[in-house]
Amino acid sequence: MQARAQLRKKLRVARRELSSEQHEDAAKRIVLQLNALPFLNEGTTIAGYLVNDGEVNLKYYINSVWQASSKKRFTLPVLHPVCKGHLLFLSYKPNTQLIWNKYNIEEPVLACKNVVPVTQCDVILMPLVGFDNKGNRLGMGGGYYDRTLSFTQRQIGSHSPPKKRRPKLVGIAHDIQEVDALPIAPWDVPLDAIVTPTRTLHFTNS
Ligand SMILES: Nc1nc2c(c(=O)[nH]1)N(C=O)[C@@H](CNc1ccc(C(=O)N[C@@H](CCC(=O)O)C(=O)O)cc1)CN2
Ligand SMILES: Nc1ncnc2c1ncn2[C@@H]1O[C@H](COP(=O)(O)OP(=O)(O)OP(=O)(O)O)[C@@H](O)[C@H]1O
Repeated sequence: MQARAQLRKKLRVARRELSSEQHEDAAKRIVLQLNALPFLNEGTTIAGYLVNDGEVNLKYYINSVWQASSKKRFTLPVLHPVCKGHLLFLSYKPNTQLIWNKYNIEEPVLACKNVVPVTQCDVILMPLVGFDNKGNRLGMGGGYYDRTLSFTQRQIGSHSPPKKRRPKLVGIAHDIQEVDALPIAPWDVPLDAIVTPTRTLHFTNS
């Protein structure tokens, strides 16, 4: 666990230290990578994030989604006000009012009418702190995505209820965030793909 915390610290520093040109370049290149993903073009509800702590900025991608099709909607994570450690997803439009959460990340002002159930998200773009080439990921350490998406894991066994819709999970990271291997925790939700400004890795998690 200590090793995980140390690695998280190191990788967070590394992504913050990329130059503003590198950040800008990453934000532009990620659009090309994402537009080449078939399931992202098919999906109508896409969850993303607003940039924090040197993450790949999705600003150009979000703009392209807004401009491309009125059928597509974009959603953002909001810290759940009651269910601690979980996320809600709220719709994000150009006129959405934003506030800073306790981590200094912008999120939509909470209004029930704007909540989009996570099962309605076709694709979730998740910010990564670290990743390996097997699709294991390291996040900020809050366990928010793991808890919120744990329903995707409980579908084994003949007596389980009918499958809830499972969003495709796509990790987004800078190339420098790749490490040789990451330990898997039992609660880790497997990713379907990892996208960097230069590469897309696909994984099979059926
Ligand atoms: N852009 C973005 N939005 C996101 C996430 C993310 O990783 N990136 N999250 C992904 O889960 C959720 C927020 N999770 C977070 C978990 C920990 C910290 C963080 O900075 N922790 C500090 C301690 C801060 C404190 O407790 O006051 C730290 O580790 O230094 C930030 C966000 C929801 N929104
Ligand atoms: N499904 C879950 N149920 C209960 N606790 C969980 C669950 N998933 C994760 N946690 C808790 O969250 C803590 C942080 O998990 P971890 O270090 O894997 O975070 P992370 O994957 O880096 O963060 P995030 O999911 O926010 O990106 C763990 O110590 C674990 O106890």
